[in-house]
Amino acid sequence: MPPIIQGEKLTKRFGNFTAVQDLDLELEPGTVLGFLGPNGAGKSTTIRMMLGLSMPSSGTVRLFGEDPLRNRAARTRVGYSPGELRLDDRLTVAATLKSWARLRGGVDEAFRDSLIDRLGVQMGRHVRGLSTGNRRKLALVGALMSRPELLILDEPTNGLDPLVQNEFMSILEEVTATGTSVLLSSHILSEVERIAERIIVIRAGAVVVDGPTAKLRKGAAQEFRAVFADAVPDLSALASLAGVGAIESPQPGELRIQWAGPPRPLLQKLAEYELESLTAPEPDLETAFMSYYRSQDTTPALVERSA
Ligand SMILES: Nc1ncnc2c1ncn2[C@@H]1O[C@H](COP(=O)(O)OP(=O)(O)OP(=O)(O)O)[C@@H](O)[C@H]1O
Repeated sequence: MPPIIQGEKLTKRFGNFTAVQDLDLELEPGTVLGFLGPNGAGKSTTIRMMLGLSMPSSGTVRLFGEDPLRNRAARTRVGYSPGELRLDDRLTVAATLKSWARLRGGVDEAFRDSLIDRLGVQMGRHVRGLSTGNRRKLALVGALMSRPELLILDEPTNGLDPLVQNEFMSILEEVTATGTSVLLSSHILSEVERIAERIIVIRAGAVVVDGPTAKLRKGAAQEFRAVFADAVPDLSALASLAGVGAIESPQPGELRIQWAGPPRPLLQKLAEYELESLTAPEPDLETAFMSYYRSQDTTPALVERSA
């Protein structure tokens, strides 16, 4: 099967400013792709090109194998929840859902009702008076209720309280278990990690990381916590090892060492000392991604396009 979304060398310029540059992105059928990046990285701009809502300055996009700018039918197979919601303030919640259902040519009513119930959407209210979170819930019901083959969700839990966030993520897990493909743009790494098989990080409009979540987790920096029975290793000797990042000593006799790569050289060094204990918590994706977010350079070494 061809990819559901395929962007090749996508570039978007606004005047002299390049928001997205030479971006390649693929979403395979039945998978969840996490799309991460700092504010202004170009996520929403990319998504809008994927949907045919914005014309690329150069490069190509295929949605279900079609050009989304020319073929509107491809777009009707997508449930989209935009980052910035534009709703008709004059309508009630119920009337809004009804108008969206008409546009889509029908919905799964039982499923819609269960979404309304689980997310706590109040049907009789006017859109005008809705809080940010309630507007978001309405948009999410709208995106999901027709059981589309593809969901494109731009920061879907933005503004939701933690209980509703969690309920929505459970719904998303159920939906993806039935084979729905998802492009999930979010700032919340834990939620992306929870459901995405693959993660792409962009910064300043270009891909800096692209790979399977499990592999990225494995490659993430790991923290080793060593407690020594007597002498603590010479810190400069430790710091000279190639994989060592930050070293902290939360209390005398204990070191916390950030390490990247296979741990053997570190273990060999530590084994020269009398260890009381050595533990290594599960590698933390959050720490790894913070470095991708923060780093100012765009060295190609960060690009990890791996299968
Ligand atoms: N219509 C536009 N005209 C001019 N500049 C734009 C336009 N749309 C987006 N940009 C700029 O392009 C860059 C990328 O914006 P975009 O909204 O795609 O980022 P994002 O990754 O979705 O950010 P966030 O996480 O803050 O939503 C930003 O610098 C933004 O100001």
